[in-house]
Amino acid sequence: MNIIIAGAGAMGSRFGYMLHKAGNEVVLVDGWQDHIDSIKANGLQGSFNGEEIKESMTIYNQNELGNVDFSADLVILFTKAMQLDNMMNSLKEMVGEKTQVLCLLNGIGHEDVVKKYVPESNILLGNTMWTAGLEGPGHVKLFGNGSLELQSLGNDEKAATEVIEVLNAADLNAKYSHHIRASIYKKACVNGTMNGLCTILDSNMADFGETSVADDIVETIVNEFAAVGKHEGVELNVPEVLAQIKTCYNRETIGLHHPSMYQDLIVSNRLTEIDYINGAIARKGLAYGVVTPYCTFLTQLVHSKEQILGAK
Ligand SMILES: NC(=O)C1=CN([C@@H]2O[C@H](COP(=O)(O)OP(=O)(O)OC[C@H]3O[C@@H](n4cnc5c(N)ncnc54)[C@H](OP(=O)(O)O)[C@@H]3O)[C@@H](O)[C@H]2O)C=CC1
Ligand SMILES: CC(C)(CO)C(=O)C(=O)O
Repeated sequence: MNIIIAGAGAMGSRFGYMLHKAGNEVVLVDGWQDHIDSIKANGLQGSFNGEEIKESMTIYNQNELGNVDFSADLVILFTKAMQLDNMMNSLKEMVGEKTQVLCLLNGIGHEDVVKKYVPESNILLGNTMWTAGLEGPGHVKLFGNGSLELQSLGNDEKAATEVIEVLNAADLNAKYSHHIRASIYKKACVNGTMNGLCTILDSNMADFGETSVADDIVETIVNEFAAVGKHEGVELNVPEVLAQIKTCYNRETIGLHHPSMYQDLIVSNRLTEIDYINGAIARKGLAYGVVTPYCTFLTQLVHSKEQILGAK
């Protein structure tokens, strides 16, 4: 399959690398010139489950797509939330009538941005439990296992199944979901707890999970997501969500991972996606008359930390 990975940071590089190794034609697209130059010069470097990798891969700056002749069957979106609109705009010429566009960003409501550029029949909305880290331009650190779920917004299960088969041939553990918005909310609860808390507390997920107050804080935040979700027709099974969050504490799997928000703010001094996670719940809570003190406070703390660190 011809695949564009739009947003070739940590996660985009993981998906791009695995799909490329499985024999697909993969084109990476990004806006970070040092990263692009490094991959062009030396290939994608780093480690994959402990083994060193150095893989020659095609990558373009999103500003140079005008000269690129590539007919994509699938575009996988892996920008940060605040970069999505700009990336969709850059991709306009690359998305044809038959191109499926799979959105896997963390956070709530990205389909509203994608719909501005792509008809619903071509949109696959998903979410993933895979993880990835960037250690510098062109250098990734990939370890552990993950999975992903997706749903066709246009109910095109045939197109979705073809994409799932390609993802699974690359060991990406994909499956179809008939309730993707509930899954997205569920994943947003994982990010709405792990990401902001580990960022503010300067901790990995396992260390936070072993603190005496972890359960109390996590349950309070998840209850706020559940109360807001009800107003959007999303019924969250709170005990199930709490159990999923606890899987993040496992040191053998992803417990030692610092969530992507930590990587953004603490490692790279970049602005975070908090407004699309806890911030989205705080905003929606205000609109629906649901009180969300923990989400509001965590959003404020993360913004405060961004300002203290002068994040860009
Ligand atoms: N990392 C993870 O483990 C997981 C992440 N996700 C989600 O996937 C999406 C993509 O996340 P992720 O892959 O982590 O994003 P990254 O931060 O690794 O990359 C996203 C983009 O940010 C820019 N960028 C990243 N680092 C730098 C830097 N040091 N200097 C300048 N620019 C930089 C690049 O684009 P540009 O130059 O155009 O700004 C890049 O394409 C997000 O929605 C995230 O929440 C979901 C599951 C797990
Ligand atoms: C690893 C995980 C699940 C933590 O919330 C994640 O999605 C992230 O790092 O953004």
